[in-house]
Order: sequence, then C-alpha cells, then structure tokens
Amino acid sequence: METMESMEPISAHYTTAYPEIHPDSAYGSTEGEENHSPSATPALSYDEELMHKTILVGDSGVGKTSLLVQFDQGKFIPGSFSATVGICFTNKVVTVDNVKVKLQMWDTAGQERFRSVTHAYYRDAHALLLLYDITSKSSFDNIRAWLTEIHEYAQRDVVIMLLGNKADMASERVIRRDEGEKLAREYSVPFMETSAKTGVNVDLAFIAVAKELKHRAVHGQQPNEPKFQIHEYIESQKEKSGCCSYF
Ligand SMILES: Nc1nc2c(ncn2[C@@H]2O[C@H](COP(=O)(O)OP(=O)(O)OP(=O)(O)O)[C@@H](O)[C@H]2O)c(=O)[nH]1
Repeated sequence: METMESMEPISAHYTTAYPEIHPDSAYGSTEGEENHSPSATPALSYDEELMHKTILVGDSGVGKTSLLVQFDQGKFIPGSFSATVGICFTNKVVTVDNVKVKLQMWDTAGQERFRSVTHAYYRDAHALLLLYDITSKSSFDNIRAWLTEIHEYAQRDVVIMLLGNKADMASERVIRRDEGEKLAREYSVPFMETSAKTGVNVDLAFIAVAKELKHRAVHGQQPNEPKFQIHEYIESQKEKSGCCSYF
C-alpha cells in the first residue's frame, strides 16, 4: 500500500522511551477517538501524554496494512495487493476505562528484504501484533521464526498478540483455529482470529492491547498490584460480541 514517499526514516521516529506524539499519519488520517468502555472508572495516575508504540509484523500479504486501515479508518480496500515498502505509522487515540490511550501503530513490510530495517524498530516497541493468514500455511509456519526474532530484538516485557487474519475466507482456510490457539498457548500470548475485510475482532485486538499498556503504565510491574488479565478480557469480549459463531 505504501510507497517510498510515505516511508518514515528511522532517524525521524526512533526513540528509546515513549516517543513524542507525531501528529501526522502516514495514511493521511487524523487522530481518531473512540470510546470503547463507557462504564469504566477513571484511572487516577495515567499520563495521557504517553505514546505507546505498537508494531504490526508478519509475512508479506497476511494483511497488516489492511488491519491497520480497518482499525484506523473502518474500511477495507479490496483489490490488488501492493506490498508495504519499509515502515510507516499512524496515530490513534482510544478511550479505555475513561482515559485516553495514545497508540502509535507502525506498519512494517513483511518482505524479507526489509527485515533489517524493521528489526531496528522492535527495540522500543511496547506492543507487537503478530499476524498470519489462515489461508497460508507458510505464514503460520513462519510465526515461530517471527517470535524468535521478536525475542532477539524486542524488549523482554513487550506485549505480544497473535492474530490469525483473513478469517472471512472460510472456504480457503488451511489453518484451523485450534492450531492458532495451541501455538499461542505454547508461547503464552493472547490469540484471536480477525478479518480486516469484515472488521471482526479488529477493534478488540487493538483495544485489548491499549488496555494492557494502560494498565502497565499505571501499575508498573509491582508484584502486589492486580494484573490486567488480557486473555480473560479477550475471551469475555469475544463471547459478548458473539464473534465466534462467525468462524
Ligand atoms: N479476504 C480478506 N483479504 C484480506 C484481509 N486482509 C488483507 N487482505 C488482502 O490480502 C492482501 C494483502 O494485504 P496487505 O494488508 O497489503 O498485507 P501486508 O501484510 O500489509 O503485506 P506487506 O505490506 O507485503 O507486508 C490484499 O489483497 C488485501 O486486500 C482479510 O481479512 N480478508
């Protein structure tokens, strides 16, 4: 989807801690606000200026750009596939538990030739959404290699979520949902199937990550603080939305 013109140079956006807010989106959209939790209570000590860097990774063609566009703009652009070149980002503000959480979402190129560029961005990532395509066995098989890379280059406490995308393509499915669940359990990461085309579970994936990041920012790694149970949250939301009858 992106061309060299929209690629962000590393030097412009590479920071070691929570970076400054970049007002421009590589997709040309402005920051959106969505309230996903009307009944929640305000968190007292959350700094709404924090920017959480979230990176989408996975093989070329699994739907990273499409997922991001669906979350950011609520639309799916069908048609010819144009591989991302390099890396670019878009900012979005989501309201969770009555606080505004700023996500800076980075779309990376899945193609091998860009791998050394994208590695450099892992280091200060707060969250990584790792995608495979349920119609592509190779993209699923490569998840282990992606996780090895992530463990090599990313921070130890990075939030990782595994997503099986293109869940709308039931007739072409080659990876069963339980295979995705099993792999996720093996690596102790949350998992869900998504569709960038229909939007199924797309908001949920990003909101769950935003909640986890917000919780960590408020409570830190204090052993006595209650942990946000991202797995339980996802399961409860899936049930509420009735999403899973879809699969
Ligand atoms: N049916 C269906 N098609 C999808 C879905 N997500 C992406 N696609 C299609 O899959 C192709 C690849 O999608 P992209 O979003 O460009 O994939 P990518 O992972 O960003 O690819 P790279 O930029 O090369 O890393 C496009 O033709 C999309 O329209 C989905 O959920 N369902």
